[in-house]
Amino acid sequence: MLFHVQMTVRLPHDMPAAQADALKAREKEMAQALQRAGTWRHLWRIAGRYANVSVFDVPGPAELHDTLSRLPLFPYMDIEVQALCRHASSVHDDDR
Ligand SMILES: O=C(O)C[C@H]1C=CC(=O)O1
Repeated sequence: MLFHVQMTVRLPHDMPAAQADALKAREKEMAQALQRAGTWRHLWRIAGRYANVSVFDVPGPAELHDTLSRLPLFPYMDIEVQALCRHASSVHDDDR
């Protein structure tokens, strides 16, 4: 099942730079592992914002929540989720 996910990162302004850098490094490692596994299908930066638009491919909402809540930046992100289904006019046969 595909989900459109928008994440906005809101790190506390008083978080020490070393702590923020460590969190971002762990987040990158996990994000890239999930992309290689096919779970995190798309990851796009929203221009001009510390935010992204992503597409996740997971069995359902419980697994999506589980995946998102394991992300190192999860405590510092506002996350909006929309479930996706195939558009009748889509020419892509990999849409589910
Ligand atoms: O930078 C972000 O948008 C937040 C998060 C998503 C992937 C990643 O590496 O960090």
